[in-house]
Amino acid sequence: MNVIETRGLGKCYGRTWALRECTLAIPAGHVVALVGPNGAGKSTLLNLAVGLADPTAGTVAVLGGRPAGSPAALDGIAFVAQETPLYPNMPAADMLHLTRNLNRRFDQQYAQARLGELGIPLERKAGKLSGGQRAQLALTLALARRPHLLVLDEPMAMLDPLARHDFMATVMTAVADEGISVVLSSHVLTELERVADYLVLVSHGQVQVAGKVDDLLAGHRVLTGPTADVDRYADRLNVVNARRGQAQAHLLVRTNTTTDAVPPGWQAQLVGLEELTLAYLREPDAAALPGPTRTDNGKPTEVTK
Ligand SMILES: Nc1ncnc2c1ncn2[C@@H]1O[C@H](COP(=O)(O)OP(=O)(O)OP(=O)(O)O)[C@@H](O)[C@H]1O
Repeated sequence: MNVIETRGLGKCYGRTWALRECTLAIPAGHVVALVGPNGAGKSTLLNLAVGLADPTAGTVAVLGGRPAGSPAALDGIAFVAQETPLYPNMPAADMLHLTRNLNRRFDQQYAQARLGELGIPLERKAGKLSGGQRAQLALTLALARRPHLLVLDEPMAMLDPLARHDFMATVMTAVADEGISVVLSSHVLTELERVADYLVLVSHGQVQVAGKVDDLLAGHRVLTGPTADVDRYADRLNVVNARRGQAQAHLLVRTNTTTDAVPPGWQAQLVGLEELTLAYLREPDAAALPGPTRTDNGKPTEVTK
């Protein structure tokens, strides 16, 4: 099952395409890192997926084909936005009560126990909680709805490192205990490297890279060798990004490790998610790679840019 599936999805604000021709299939059971520079279209994609915005072009479905924004889709999704939208004058206990009344499913016991563990006073107004506590309250309310898909749009932007760590620990516990899928947009790559096993990289309103982290890491290497040799080999190698020093150059290349030979005098090294992501962020025009895959009539199709 795909938790988010888009076909030719686009959103235009005035004359600006915030998202264009986005075809993507994110399978269930992953923690997905959604990354991209400011203004790339991440929030637009998430807002379309959770039904907060309507597409200008194309389609978006969630949780195995439920049209985004439909009651069936909303029932299975929980969304936490950056500005954790809580009523500032409402005590945490009333927020719990309200959320329970507004939703068909709400695990009151979980929510109360979780807020107790976190030491969040139920009588305190949401507006008087710290940024970290507010984020945890919003996350707890979201998880108490027992969603199949949790969508987080930069929820940790305002949090200190410890609060971020605690926030992600709550998310990862839900992943381990409930098997939920998570799509998380963030600019903090080190954080994503720790938790994400699927990457979607958006650039200039288009999907540049999408795939399982393991596949992406297996399909890339950093080659280090003499700068003087770069031009000789660059054409033969699928170079995503080149960093040239005076003597040595580092090339991040797409590679097929079983058939692609390392040039003589060069060394190949494994690449981490942060390094890979940075390389693509530096090269918004680098061609997309394996994926995004989507299923047409049950047949997997490779979609490249
Ligand atoms: N409601 C809106 N009205 C007009 N333009 C918008 C609106 N929402 C987004 N945009 C524009 O669409 C583009 C994509 O914005 P979006 O918020 O999706 O990017 P983002 O990747 O989430 O950025 P950031 O990392 O800064 O949050 C930007 O050029 C933005 O200015």
